Amino acid sequence: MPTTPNLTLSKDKFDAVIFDMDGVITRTAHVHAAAWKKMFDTFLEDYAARTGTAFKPFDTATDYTRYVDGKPRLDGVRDFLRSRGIELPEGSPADEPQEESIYALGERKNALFNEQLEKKGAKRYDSTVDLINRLKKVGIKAAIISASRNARAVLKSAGVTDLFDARVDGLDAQELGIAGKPAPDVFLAAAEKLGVEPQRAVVVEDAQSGVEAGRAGGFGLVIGVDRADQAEELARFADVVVSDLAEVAVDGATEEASTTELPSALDHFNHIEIRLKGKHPAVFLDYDGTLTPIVERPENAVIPEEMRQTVRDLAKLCTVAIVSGRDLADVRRLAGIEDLIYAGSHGFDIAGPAGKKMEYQSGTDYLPDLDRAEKELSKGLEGLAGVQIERKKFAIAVHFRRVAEGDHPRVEETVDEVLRQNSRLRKTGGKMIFELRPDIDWDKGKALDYLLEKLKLNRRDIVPVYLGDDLTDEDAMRELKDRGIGIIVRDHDEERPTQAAYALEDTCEVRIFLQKLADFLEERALES
Ligand SMILES: O=P(O)(O)OC[C@H]1O[C@H](O[C@H]2O[C@H](CO)[C@@H](O)[C@H](O)[C@H]2O)[C@H](O)[C@@H](O)[C@@H]1O
Repeated sequence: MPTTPNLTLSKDKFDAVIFDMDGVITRTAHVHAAAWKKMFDTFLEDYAARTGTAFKPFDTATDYTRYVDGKPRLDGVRDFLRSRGIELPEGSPADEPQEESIYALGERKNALFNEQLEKKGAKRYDSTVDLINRLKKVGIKAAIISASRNARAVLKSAGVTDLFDARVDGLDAQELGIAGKPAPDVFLAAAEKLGVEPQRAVVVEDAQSGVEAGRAGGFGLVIGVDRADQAEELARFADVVVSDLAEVAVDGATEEASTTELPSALDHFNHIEIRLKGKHPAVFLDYDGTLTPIVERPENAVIPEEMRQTVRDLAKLCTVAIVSGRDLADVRRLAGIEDLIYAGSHGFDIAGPAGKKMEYQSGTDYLPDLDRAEKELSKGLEGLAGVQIERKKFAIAVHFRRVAEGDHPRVEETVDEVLRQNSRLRKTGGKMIFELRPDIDWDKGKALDYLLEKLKLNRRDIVPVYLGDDLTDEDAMRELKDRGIGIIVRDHDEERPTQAAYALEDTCEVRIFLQKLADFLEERALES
């Protein structure tokens, strides 16, 4: 199940989520399209025979999206007929379906919709159903609203009738005598049915009039779901815009996306721009596998010049830090960018740019343990072809990328034995490495938190953005799940769970992303 948790709902903040139906829970576009086609084709064939003109059927690809999709029923009838140069009288709701008026054709279409719904069935968005199930797990209620008078049949057809704690549909609205969207009435009626205060409820909508209604109702959070390339428009009223509800996390419900399922940070850059509206990013970059491709030998992982320049450009526009598993001095030298903040040894060793005082070392007491373990590892692995021991100030990496596969167990057994002798250390993993580091509650996530605090970036107008590729980067992704944006650089050899919200394919895409971010910030600065 994919989740891209850059947005977390928690029971502390919310009691309920109110979902719009069509486009959020169900996909009925194909049913509507089939009904429109059948109705118009019957009418057009008849019209062509009567007027001696050629019969040109309704096209569900072009005519549907151009003239009828998303419009009120009668507007759809009018606009399509106008496109064919056909004029019909308006008629009235009392017209019989066999009459030839706008109202009568609309009624025919509605009858066919219900017929098609029976035959084809409504489909549901599984990621929305999954979100509702996760909400239920932590005691957050779910309600459904719809302007449609057919809502009950649609929900039944999609098999989601029993999913909700309350429903307010077109028939209920008529009975209650309440206004449609963009008035907030249907959402407020749903909140009342649930017994929750609007400020403690979330509205989820895919239509502009819907997010506007959510905002007008004073709801605690309005989420826009962008199904039709209208993120900008939704963002006028929505607090956040997502491309799918898989991007919404629920605090306390176990959820982790798989690295292969995440949306692309490049394809969804407009969503990232929206997150940054009126805010500033603080960018945290992992080194190996993120700024440089993974190579056979660690000493050869030099940052490409183009990447270096891009990072430099970005650092002129916002805070940028490199947070690496490497030794602080090593990563500083390899990256070769002077004015950055660096965190080495997985965040155990932090330093600001030269001249700016900022130093933090959280593992100094453990240096004797690390020194001893380093010696024991060297002895235990002596003579093993391809093995490489990399001592960092606050960690030791044992690389086995160049060790014959049959000898991999020997490497791990040796590391485990050294660990047994040095109980103040702990073992972690990474890409073809085992590492020993101080057994204290400190990692890239804690370092990130420390940096945000120290740099006074723990503010509502700052969005931390973290880019990384490896297991140790997950600590940082987890740390900023609620308050920032995690982006994983995919490893094409390994699919694994991740706390990130977006993905990039490789270091080339990382560079493009960072450049795009720099361009966006520069343009925004010029505009203001
Ligand atoms: O946090 P990072 O900056 O990504 O550092 C993680 C480890 O990166 C290095 O090892 C990895 O990259 C090497 C060069 O591409 C590769 O040969 C190795 O297999 C990878 O695990 C670095 O040498 C380690 O110290 C870091 O912990």
